Amino acid sequence: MPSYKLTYFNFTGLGEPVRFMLSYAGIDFEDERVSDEEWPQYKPQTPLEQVPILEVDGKTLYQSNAIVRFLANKLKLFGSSELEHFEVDAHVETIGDLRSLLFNWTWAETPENKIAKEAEIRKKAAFYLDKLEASVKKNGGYFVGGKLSAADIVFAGFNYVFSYILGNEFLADYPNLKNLVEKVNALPGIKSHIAKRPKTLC
Ligand SMILES: N[C@@H](CCC(=O)N[C@@H](CS)C(=O)NCC(=O)O)C(=O)O
Repeated sequence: MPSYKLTYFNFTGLGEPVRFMLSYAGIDFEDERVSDEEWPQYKPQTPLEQVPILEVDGKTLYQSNAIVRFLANKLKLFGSSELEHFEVDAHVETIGDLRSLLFNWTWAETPENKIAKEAEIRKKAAFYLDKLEASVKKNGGYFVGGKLSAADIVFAGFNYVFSYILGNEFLADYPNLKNLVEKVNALPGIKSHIAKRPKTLC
């Protein structure tokens, strides 16, 4: 059995989709959470001076979406055909675009710009959420092919931090996405991860 160690900060963020995928599969992993004080020493030791990184038997994987794809391949979470594989990938990228939009707004803007840009950001976020909602509606309760894929797990993995940014009710107008998150969060491995993960703000 390979050993897995995920390193990220002590919040859900970009680490959580990876934590969700490992938990879904029942893979035991060390959940290393680097503090702000430890980070300057840790940073130069990582391939791109960023986290998350996933060490698998000592080999360091980096770039969160590439890690998600690595696990999706291993766990057969890429649909049932080449075209479904593409669809899963495209959805992971779309969720990633939404994630970049929201993270950049929340953590890379000055407080004044944050306020000034709020309406524009919410409109852009709604564009992505509308598209994602339509996919789940069309595809039998999942993003692709009427069955669980990496895209579903990634979206559910971001739900906590998206709720922090957009507000707890951000899925109120998206019943299919809400239902999808509830379904993924109720999968046994993910449910127990959520129950035991450290309580963090985002
Ligand atoms: N494209 C990278 C982005 C990683 C990233 O932005 N990580 C942030 C945390 S969310 C980080 O390590 N920040 C600390 C730093 O850059 O010093 C990925 O998806 O893994």
